[in-house]
Amino acid sequence: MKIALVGLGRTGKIVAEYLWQKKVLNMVLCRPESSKAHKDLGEILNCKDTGILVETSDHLERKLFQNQPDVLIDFSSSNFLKDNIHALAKSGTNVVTAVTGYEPAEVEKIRNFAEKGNIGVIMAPNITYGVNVLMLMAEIVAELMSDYDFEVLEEHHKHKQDRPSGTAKKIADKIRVKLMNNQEVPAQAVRAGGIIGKHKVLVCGEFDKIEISHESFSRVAFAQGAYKAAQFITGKTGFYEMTDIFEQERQERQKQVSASYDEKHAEELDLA
Ligand SMILES: NC(=O)C1=CN([C@@H]2O[C@H](COP(=O)(O)OP(=O)(O)OC[C@H]3O[C@@H](n4cnc5c(N)ncnc54)[C@H](OP(=O)(O)O)[C@@H]3O)[C@@H](O)[C@H]2O)C=CC1
Ligand SMILES: O=C(O)C1=N[C@H](C(=O)O)C[C@H](O)C1
Repeated sequence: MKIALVGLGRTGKIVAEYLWQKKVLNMVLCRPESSKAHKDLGEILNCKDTGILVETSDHLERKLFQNQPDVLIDFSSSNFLKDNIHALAKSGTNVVTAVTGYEPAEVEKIRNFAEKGNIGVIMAPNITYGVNVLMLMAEIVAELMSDYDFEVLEEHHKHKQDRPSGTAKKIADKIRVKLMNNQEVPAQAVRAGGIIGKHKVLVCGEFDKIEISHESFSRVAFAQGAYKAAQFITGKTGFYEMTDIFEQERQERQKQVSASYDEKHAEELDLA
């Protein structure tokens, strides 16, 4: 698999290093006016030369045709996909966007374009596997304890632009849908120091409470999630979210279980 990456900020740099080590990174993009343009990626990551020159995101269609990545991972800003989704579709490059802060209308445009079969997009404001498991747990609790008070609390570093986080908004929405009264779930944000990413769902009754929490203590967690998402979206068209990966993995697990059952059964027949 060949992967392109856009965005070389706090998270993008860690993702670039991770993909480079996996030997799947073949293209890195920055804004046309960026000081990172035309430098070797190694210079940006403070390591030896990689042979990958950071390219600017203008004339993207031509550059994608030259490099032929299967998937582009986006850790830049919401402007990038808005401006470039047609170039990506024309060159047959699918997208993993981890970016947060899209307007609901922008999300709908991207969803419609992908659902028409133009491109495969996985939109993941919540790219870690663990935080997606937290979401499933929160949905179960919301179904069972609709009369409790639900709050989503998140903490991130002081440079993070959006609040509450894309993940917190998504968790709150998933809980709301499962609640009997469909009530909005409040989401509160803390921005302080270098916190990488914490999310907690507080479920509080008069006499007891449940807390479900997840913490990313290294941005490598985002890199691992993005790589998993890139593997999932390769060769697909349509619009997906991270939880769609669970269904695919469940089917694979089931296949493995029945294959090992068949193998064991055949051995038993041989012995008989
Ligand atoms: N889904 C998830 O789990 C996660 C999501 N994120 C999201 O990823 C995004 C980036 O986060 P973070 O790394 O902290 O942010 P930073 O501000 O540190 O980095 C953003 C990078 O993207 C570049 N960039 C911005 N716009 C464009 C564009 N149009 N074309 C090309 N490059 C562009 C910036 O370039 P320049 O420096 O030149 O401005 C910068 O290098 C945010 O939306 C954040 O919420 C982050 C972590 C996890
Ligand atoms: O900007 C970040 O850093 C993060 N953003 C994501 C979000 O907004 O949901 C989540 C992640 O914990 C880090």
